[in-house]
Amino acid sequence: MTVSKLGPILVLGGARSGKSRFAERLAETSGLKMHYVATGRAFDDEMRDRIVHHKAARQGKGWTTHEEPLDLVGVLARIDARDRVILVDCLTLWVTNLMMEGRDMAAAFAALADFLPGAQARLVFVSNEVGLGIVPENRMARAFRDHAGRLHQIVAEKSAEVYLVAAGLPLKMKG
Ligand SMILES: Nc1nc2c(ncn2[C@@H]2O[C@H](COP(=O)(O)OP(=O)(O)OP(=O)(O)O)[C@@H](O)[C@H]2O)c(=O)[nH]1
Repeated sequence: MTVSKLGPILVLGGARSGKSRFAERLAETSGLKMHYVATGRAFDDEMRDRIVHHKAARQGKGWTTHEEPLDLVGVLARIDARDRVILVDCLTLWVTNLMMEGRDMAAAFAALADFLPGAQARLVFVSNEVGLGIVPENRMARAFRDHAGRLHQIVAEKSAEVYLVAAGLPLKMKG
C-alpha cells in the first residue's frame, strides 16, 4: 500500500466499511505533510459527536484540517503543494451539500475533473459507494445516487489507484 506519484487515489466503500481508516493509513505512510479536507457538516448532534471523535483520532499525528462543505476545488487549489498529501473525506457529503444548495452539479464535477491532472499534491478521495441497493423510492435519493455514481466514474477515470473497501479489507480495482 503506497501513495502513488502518478495521480489521485479513490477509496470507495459502504458506511463503516473502514474506508476512512484505510485512506488515513495511506496518507500516514506517505511521508508527506498531511492535510485533511472535511466536507462534512455538523447538522445534528450525532454528526457533531462523530466529528469530535474524528478530530480526536487525528490529534497529535501531524494532520492539518480544513473544513469546506462546498468549494472543494477552491480549497484544494489553495493548499495544493508537492510535499503534501491531501485526504478528502468525503465526496458523497460534498454531493449532498451541493444538492442542498441547488448548485450546478455538472459544473462542480467538471471543475474537479479539470483540477485533478495538474494537482501537485498526492490526492486521496474517500467516498461512499451508494449504488448497490434497490432503487430508492424518493426522487431526491435517486438523484443523489445518480450524481454520486457519475462523480465516482469521473474521479476513478482520473485516478492512478482505486480501492473498494468492505469489512475493513481493501480490494484494489485500478492501479
Ligand atoms: N466538519 C468536519 N467533518 C469531519 C471532520 N473529520 C471527519 N469529518 C467528517 O466525518 C465523516 C466520516 O465519518 P463517519 O460517518 O463516522 O465515517 P464513515 O465514512 O461512515 O465510516 P468509515 O467507512 O469507517 O470511514 C467524513 O465525511 C468527514 O467529512 C472534521 O474535522 N470536521
